[in-house]
Amino acid sequence: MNSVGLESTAVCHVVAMPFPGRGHINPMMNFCKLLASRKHDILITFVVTEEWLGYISSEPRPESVRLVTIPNVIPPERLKAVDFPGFYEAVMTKMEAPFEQLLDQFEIPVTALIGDIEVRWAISLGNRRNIPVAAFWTMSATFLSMLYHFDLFKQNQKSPTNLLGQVDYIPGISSSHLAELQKVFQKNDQRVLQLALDCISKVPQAQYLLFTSIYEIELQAMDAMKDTFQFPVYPIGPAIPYLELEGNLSGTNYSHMAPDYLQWLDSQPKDSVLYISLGSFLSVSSTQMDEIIAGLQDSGVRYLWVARGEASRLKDICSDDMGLVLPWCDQLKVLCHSSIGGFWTHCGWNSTLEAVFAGVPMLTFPLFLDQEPNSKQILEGWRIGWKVKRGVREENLLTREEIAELVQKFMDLESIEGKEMRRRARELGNICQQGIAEGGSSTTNLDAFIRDISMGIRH
Ligand SMILES: O=c1ccn([C@@H]2O[C@H](COP(=O)(O)OP(=O)(O)O[C@H]3O[C@H](CO)[C@@H](O)[C@H](O)[C@H]3O)[C@@H](O)[C@H]2O)c(=O)[nH]1
Repeated sequence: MNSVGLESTAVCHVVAMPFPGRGHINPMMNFCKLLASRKHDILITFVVTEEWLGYISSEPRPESVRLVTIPNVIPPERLKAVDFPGFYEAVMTKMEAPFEQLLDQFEIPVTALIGDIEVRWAISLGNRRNIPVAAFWTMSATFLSMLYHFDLFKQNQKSPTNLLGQVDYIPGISSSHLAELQKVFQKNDQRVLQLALDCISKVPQAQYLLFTSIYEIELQAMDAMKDTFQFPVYPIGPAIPYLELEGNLSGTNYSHMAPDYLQWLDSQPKDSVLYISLGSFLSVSSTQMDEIIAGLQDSGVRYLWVARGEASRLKDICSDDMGLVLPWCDQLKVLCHSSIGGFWTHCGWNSTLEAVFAGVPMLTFPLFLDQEPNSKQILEGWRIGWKVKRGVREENLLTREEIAELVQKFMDLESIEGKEMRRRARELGNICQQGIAEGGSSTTNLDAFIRDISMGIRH
């Protein structure tokens, strides 16, 4: 059935409005695919800018998920890292009007709107038009809980954002999370943080809350969020493309030739390759990248590095057959490959969930916003990683010697510490598998969400 045919018969019409960024579009699309796999009479309208249509239109998706665009009213992706606060602000102010015009054109009434929490206007727009809104959070429940409680406290104290420096206790935030939050506020742009808090302050007006995470891996934060909100909270994760690993998304053809890098991985020993990816839009300096590649080569450790725009330059530098440098890869397939033994990551939440799912330990290298708390969760909460400590010289540059020593130790499969870390990582991976199995927490939550929106249950 094509999407036009579906439109005339579908009883449930969900409109998804992601924040325009890889780390947001991917989990929302993965969630939509999960919805489509559990409910066949559903139409999902996934709204992106024209620019993003160009990036994702060729990616496989079920027929019940249709892509619809609004004009490019925000700065292009290539300028995002140059002025992220400006980009963030444009999302908050420029996208609502064209999105609302689009809503007016849909023939089938909208059953529910799935709005990324960082699209500030989505919840109020749904309320204004009497459409139930499921607020969609693409980061950890822990980070939402930290920001939400801080925002609540700030509103009540009517104090400026730098309040954090003046208090040592905020109800609902543990002392270690308060210290984390302090770091987040010190290291990030205040305009962005203020807007993020503004977005979070709207959450109580939503009708549902969806987490891309799994209940069991963030028990305390999930329970805190369930106690906080008056409406249902559904952890449905990991919202990563695991359906595609099995190639079992009905109505879609996933038969691709295995790319060269997967074939290369096939020929490497088990657990021997370090996978490196430092984020989809913010990254490290070219000088740091040069040190990393030199350190990798000195270490003798096998590696697969996704370096985006820097890939061809780095490829020219590395002369051995111990590694590959690529602009992009199918990350989950790579992480789930048996020859991958570690992941050097910037700790974006999607990458973190993918590594957890794959049972792969992480070398953490946080750069931005939630990544520092995610790193802490990996190191201290789950104990499945080590931190890449910044160097003390030249703007925290990490030298090739430091890198070589670290990756050698991290990829040593025989050390007692390494064995324990790998065992815990595999255990966490098993917890994810249980969550997505029939009767598991995520599957049960997904079905409950579908039932609630289909029956128009509002809380
Ligand atoms: O070669 C690659 C590299 C990445 N990815 C995918 O790209 C996404 C990257 O997402 P994430 O790991 O979350 O990184 P960012 O894109 O940097 O994520 C932004 O959004 C996240 C979720 O809101 C936040 O946790 C991060 O801090 C923020 O930088 C994931 O789905 C990856 O699988 C690929 O498919 N291939």
